[in-house]
Amino acid sequence: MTLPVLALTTGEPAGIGPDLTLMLAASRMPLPGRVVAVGDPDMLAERASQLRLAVDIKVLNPGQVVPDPCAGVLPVWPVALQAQALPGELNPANASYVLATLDRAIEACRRGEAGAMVTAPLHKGVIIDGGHAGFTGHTEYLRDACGVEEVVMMLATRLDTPTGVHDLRVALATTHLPLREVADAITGQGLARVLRILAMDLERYFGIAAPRIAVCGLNPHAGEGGHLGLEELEVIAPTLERLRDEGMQLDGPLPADTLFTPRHLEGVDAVLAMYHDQGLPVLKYAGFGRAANITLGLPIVRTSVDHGTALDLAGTATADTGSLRVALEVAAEMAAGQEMAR
Ligand SMILES: NC(=O)C1=CN([C@@H]2O[C@H](COP(=O)(O)OP(=O)(O)OC[C@H]3O[C@@H](n4cnc5c(N)ncnc54)[C@H](O)[C@@H]3O)[C@@H](O)[C@H]2O)C=CC1
Ligand SMILES: NCC(=O)COP(=O)(O)O
Repeated sequence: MTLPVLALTTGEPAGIGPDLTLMLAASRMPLPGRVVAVGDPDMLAERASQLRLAVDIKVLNPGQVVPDPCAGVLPVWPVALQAQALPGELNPANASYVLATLDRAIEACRRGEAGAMVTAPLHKGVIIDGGHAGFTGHTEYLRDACGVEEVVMMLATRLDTPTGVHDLRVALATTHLPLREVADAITGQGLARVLRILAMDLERYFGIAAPRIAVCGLNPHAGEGGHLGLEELEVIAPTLERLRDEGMQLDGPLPADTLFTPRHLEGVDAVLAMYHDQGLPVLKYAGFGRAANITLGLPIVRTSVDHGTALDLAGTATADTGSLRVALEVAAEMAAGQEMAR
């Protein structure tokens, strides 16, 4: 069996993305795919020397086969930096470079040159400062680049608990927007699209037929019967009712504060949180460094790390590679699921 090609975009060059990529390449622990980094080869060589890592940077020519993983060797699809990159020092001049690495990986996945793309973290603010107004993250960029109307951000981690191993998956009804705008962004149509994508891709990639999804309310105590907000009564509950009639297994809307307790999570395949900081702090508390961020609803496979650019750690070789490993493993699993479905 050949291992899938995993295109690993190295992310913000001032952050820990290049470091983590090099640390994995230097490691003797096996990788789940034929990893090819997408980034500037000279920057990667310079960072390897700053980190004192012996990594041979192998630039691949167009059409050249991505080799099987080999400790100490990093195959690279080259994309040239716009300006020198110093660890910890953001430079808006490199914003277009970061986006060009994404474009290269997206194209590779769409052409079948790669089975999946895995993204090291980028810095949203510096991309905007670099002239890309309206940029809010990989998730939305991939949605637009792939020409789909809706995608779903889901973070997943495997938890070792006294009652056994459990997968905690948290998907989001809204992603990167100011909290002030969240309530208006939750519409019946949008919610239905998100839930359909979530159910479809849990089956497509993870073999979970008819998943049970627990849906959070938006307001405290899921609106307290309308006394603490009306979104549950007017938007969320009627949408869930409609989808239940179609056969979906949906619990809720449930108060988010108690939904994330072991008893309520029993038998639940995924939780849908209404907004970023309702769901992600819980997941990160339980599994930071061991979780992957997965974009559902795309025609290609994309996973990412559970953390950001950690500018404070760039160039120090102290960043934890755990989440990048999980992101690569999940990407390989999803690429295999996609291949089987063909
Ligand atoms: N997938 C992506 O591209 C993501 C990008 N970001 C972006 O990253 C930038 C910085 O975001 P922050 O909120 O500061 O979060 P952050 O995750 O970069 O840092 C938060 C804290 O976690 C630590 N940390 C992060 N990754 C670590 C690792 N691998 N090992 C050890 N410690 C680690 C950092 O040192 C810091 O103390 C923002 O622009 C944000 O949008 C954030 C999350 C995901
Ligand atoms: N908190 C997750 C995050 O910000 C990552 O976003 P994206 O860049 O993967 O869209």
